[in-house]
This record gives sequence, structure tokens and C-alpha cells, in this order.
Amino acid sequence: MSEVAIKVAVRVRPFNRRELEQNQRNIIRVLDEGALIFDPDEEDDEFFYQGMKQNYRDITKRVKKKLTMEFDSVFNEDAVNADIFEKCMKPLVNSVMEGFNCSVFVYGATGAGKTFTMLGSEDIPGITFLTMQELFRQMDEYGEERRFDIGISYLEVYNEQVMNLLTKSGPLKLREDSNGVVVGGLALKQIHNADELIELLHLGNKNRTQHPTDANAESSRSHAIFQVHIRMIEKKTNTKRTVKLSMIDLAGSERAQSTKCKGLRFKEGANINKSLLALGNCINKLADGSKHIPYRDSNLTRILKDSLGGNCQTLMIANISPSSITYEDTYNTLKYASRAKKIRTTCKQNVITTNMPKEFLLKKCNDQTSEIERLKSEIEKYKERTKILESQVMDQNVLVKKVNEAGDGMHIDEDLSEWYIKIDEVYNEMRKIREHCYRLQN
Ligand SMILES: Nc1ncnc2c1ncn2[C@@H]1O[C@H](COP(=O)(O)OP(=O)(O)OP(=O)(O)O)[C@@H](O)[C@H]1O
Repeated sequence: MSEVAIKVAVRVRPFNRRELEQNQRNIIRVLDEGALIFDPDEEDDEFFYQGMKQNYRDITKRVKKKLTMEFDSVFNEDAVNADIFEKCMKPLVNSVMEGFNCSVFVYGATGAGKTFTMLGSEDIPGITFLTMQELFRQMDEYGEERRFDIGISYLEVYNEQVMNLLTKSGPLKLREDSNGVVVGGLALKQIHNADELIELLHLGNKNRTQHPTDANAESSRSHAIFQVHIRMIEKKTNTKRTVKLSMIDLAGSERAQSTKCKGLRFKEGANINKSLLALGNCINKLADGSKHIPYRDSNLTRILKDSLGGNCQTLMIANISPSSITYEDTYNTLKYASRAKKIRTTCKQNVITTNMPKEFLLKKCNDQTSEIERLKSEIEKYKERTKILESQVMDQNVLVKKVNEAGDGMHIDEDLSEWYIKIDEVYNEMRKIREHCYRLQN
């Protein structure tokens, strides 16, 4: 068992059309693959939009924070989903194949690029598809040594209710057993290749709760949890391992004002924020090394319990927009991500060694059967011997009785003493044999 820190990556998406039109200032400067400055000094670079030189607008108008922050990986606006996959997800797939549970969750405000990172667009596959493609490629490579069974589930947590995105059913209940939090009544879908996965992802996404907000026309209003359960069976030793890869697309972490939501959307936002607040509390407590972590405060944190504090290698991808329009949200996301860096999880390889090779079990069974037969025949022999000794004792008792009855003034005590010694010896031997028989039978 080893302790590992949660890995944290930050992805900055390109400016979108709205942000460009408003000439918003860039509040992120990526320094290198592992560092960025939040709210840097203004750059002198000229800024053109539709061929015209533009002046930056800075709605924040405050002293620049100029915060340098370091993360495990930082991706600038030029990065594509394949880059995130190569750097962050491929090592996780390797870990999964070695028997470690792995989780990745994307975090950020509405419109920051979480769903784009996870699922991609029509022609740009997201990291979920790329990861599954790699998983199937590696399974092919291991084909001679291992057999695999793959089952997937796709859930959403919407307004604190857990729903199955692959079949239309009512809300599901969470319960806890020795393996952690289990979703009651959830049947896994078997898949055989990455293309089957795409169909299921499309189906799941169609069922996912989405509503336009001011910040994103197709905003996901729920937390989506995609899980791959893999059973690996070593062909030689029949050793089984079951590992879980979880990919979680969290709903936007924005403040209500930035989405200008009212009524039902506001309630949604409140619920999203409630579960994200619970997630934030768990992250803070875990980062501080607290003993009690309030996972039970929301269904989201109950489901993520494994990924945050359990036996799991976890990656958090924090998505941010570079525009000053999202100043507060971006700052909050980066603060969240920095806290998450401090969390350590304990990882152990999932191996169940009860399944020994069939030939080994057969041999062991045969050996034990012949040992039982040998012990049985030994018991029989001892029983025979006991019988003989018992009859000898009987004879001696009869003799002693006869001598006592004769009472002819012979030196009985002297003559009998030899017999008494023999009788004692026989009794002792009988006792030993009985004890031995008793031991063998038990
Ligand atoms: N790295 C990127 N490159 C190009 N376009 C991007 C990128 N990231 C996001 N986008 C675009 O920005 C828009 C919003 O992204 P996305 O839907 O992924 O946001 P989100 O964080 O999932 O938001 P929500 O929480 O509201 O669901 C989409 O149109 C998406 O195509």
C-alpha cells in the first residue's frame, strides 16, 4: 500500500466569441507545463479582433493579484484533448492495468470546457473515448496472458437524485457495504470495444439534464459519473482482480449571478452548489488531514468517497476560461485545485489470490484425501491394539482376584507387586493410545 497525492491539471480554454467581442482581458498567463500566473500584469502585446486593433477591457479594475501557481500539468489554449489524454490519462490507464482503481474528475465553472474535455465534440473525441480506446488496445496486448470482462455504468446526480443515464429508471438508492458505496439496482452494461462505448455515451448524454444558461447554451446541470468496471483474470494462475476507472464530469461551479438564473434554474444552481460545497468541504478536510470527512453531506460526495479518500489514484482536471469576465469563478477554481493538490490517497493493487490453478487444487485435494485415508487406518490399528490390551488387563484382574481368594498365606504382596507394576504399565499405554486416537480424530 502506498500514499499518493491527487494529481491536479489545469486546462485553459481559448477565448470564446462572446469574450472576444467584449475585448476582455486575459487573466491567465501560462508560464510552462506546470505553472501559470493568475491575474498577471497587463501584456503590451497588441490585440486584434476581426482585423482591428482592440483595447483590452478590464472589468475588474483592481490591483493585479499576480499569483503564480504550480500544478502537475498546465495546458494552455492551444492544447487539444489528445494532449490531455497523452499526458494525464495514459499513465492512469497503465495503473488500471496494474490493478489500481483510478478516478478523474473535471471541475470548473459553467462554460469552462469540462464537457468538451471529457466528451469532446462531434469530430474531436474527448478523453473518455481516447481513454477507452487505449484501454481496449492494452487489453488486446495482454490478450495471451489475461481474460477481461468489462461492464460500464453512466450515472447522473441531479438535484441530489442519482439516475441511470443508460436506462430510464427512477432514482437509485445509495448504500454502503464492505466495498464502499454501492448504487442499489444498478446493472452494468457489457461492452466489447470502444465504438460500443461511443453509442452508450451518446445515449447517456441524450438523457443527461442540460439547460441553457447565460454562460453556456448547452450547460450540463448535473454531475455525470461514467464508470468502467474491469475484471482481469490471469490465464496461468486464474488470479482475479477487479478494478474501477471512474470519469466524472461535474456540473458548473459558478456563482448564481454569473448565470443570471432564476426560478427552477436557480434551484438547480443551489443544488449543484450544495453538492459542490460538500465536495469543497471534503477537499478542505482531506487537505488538512482531518479524521472526519463529511462525505455523507451529499450524494455526490458519497459517490466520490472512493475517488477522494479511498483506494484510488485520482486526477482532477480544473477547467478555466482566460477571460476577465469569469475572474471570480476562475480564481475560485484555481483555489479549489490548489487545495486538492494536498490530498493524498492510499493505493493498493486489487488482487484476489484465492483462485489457484485448477491442477494445483486437484493435486492438493488428492494429497489430502490420501492423508485422511492413512490417518483412518492408523486409528483402526490403535483401536485393535487397545482391544488386545483391554483383554490382557481383564485376564490379569481375574488372576489377581483368584490369588486374593486363595489367601493361602503365600507372600502375596511380593508376588503381586510385579503384576501391579505390569497392570500400571498397560493402563499407561492404553491411556496414551486413547489420547493419540482422540488427537487423530479431532
Ligand atoms: N478547449 C476548447 N477548445 C475549443 N472549444 C472549447 C474548449 N473548451 C470548451 N469549448 C467550447 O466552449 C463551450 C462550453 O464548453 P463546455 O460545454 O465543455 O463547458 P462546461 O464546462 O461543460 O459547461 P457546463 O458546466 O455549463 O456544462 C462549448 O461550446 C465547447 O465546445
